[in-house]
Amino acid sequence: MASTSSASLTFATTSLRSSVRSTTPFHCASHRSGSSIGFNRLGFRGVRFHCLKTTTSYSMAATAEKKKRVEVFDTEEDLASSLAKYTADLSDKFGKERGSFTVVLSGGSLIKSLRKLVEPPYIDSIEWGKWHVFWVDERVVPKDHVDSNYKLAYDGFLSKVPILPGHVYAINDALSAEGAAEDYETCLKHLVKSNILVTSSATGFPKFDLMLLGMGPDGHVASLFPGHPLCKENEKWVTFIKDSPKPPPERITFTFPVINSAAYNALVICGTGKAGPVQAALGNSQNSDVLPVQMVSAEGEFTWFLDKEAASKL
Ligand SMILES: O=C(O)[C@H](O)[C@@H](O)[C@H](O)[C@H](O)COP(=O)(O)O
Repeated sequence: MASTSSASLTFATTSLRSSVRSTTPFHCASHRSGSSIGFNRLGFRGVRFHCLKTTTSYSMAATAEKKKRVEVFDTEEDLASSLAKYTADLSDKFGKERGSFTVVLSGGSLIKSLRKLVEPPYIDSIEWGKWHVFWVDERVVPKDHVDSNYKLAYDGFLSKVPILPGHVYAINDALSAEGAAEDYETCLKHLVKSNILVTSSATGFPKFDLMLLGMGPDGHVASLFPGHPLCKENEKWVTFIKDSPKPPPERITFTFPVINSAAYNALVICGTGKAGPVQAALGNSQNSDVLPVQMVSAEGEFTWFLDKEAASKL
């Protein structure tokens, strides 16, 4: 996807040498039963780069991985502008190609970084009716709980755009963590049958159009934490954790095969506190432990949106 900035200049890469409206959610359980619940590392070889006014873009040369880009922004504000355009462009592409756009959200600071989607021009230009919204992970708490990723997204984003209530796939918060994970996976399977979701011909796992991921300071993504056995899950689509090191402890999460089957994956990372794992994934780190963030890929295109603090160790 093209960068938004126009002024370009050469960038010295010595530090990068290393490697380079009523949005009530559709309740998954009610979907099946019909009952209405009412809620309703790159081994960079041959890195190509250019520095734009506010963005530094690195396009990876062809490797085993498909298209990977790393974009570094001077400010989070610039990042948010570019992320909005990126998302709107993909919404347009998939809306035209398939008549729908399946988007997966994370919790955390990502939602704030999506704020420009609810402003002109995107608020008016995006075909919100074609959006289907999912969560890559969710805390097993009531939907109105302060820790709920649904509530975070609803308050900061979904309540401000005309996404159809039936197209917002929240977890069933009446279930246990295990039950909610099973229920969410069943919901996804129904959506595959009804052709709203497609599956990857390469992996057989669901292939979401766009997955918007955050990353924790320990290098976790979704609710897949460093050293946790769930990182190796390769059969389930959705699983659960009861001992999350980041509170709250009980969560459900997409597994890596699902995350990595997405057509487009975007990792949105800001702040100095995250520079270490970013360096481990993109830079010249000696650490041999593989962090979850290093396990992310995409079937189509994988873009890193970094502010300059997050990229400060590259
Ligand atoms: O529910 C969650 O906890 C998230 O989905 C989690 O994976 C989050 O995206 C990262 O921890 C980054 O969060 P921050 O951007 O707030 O650091």
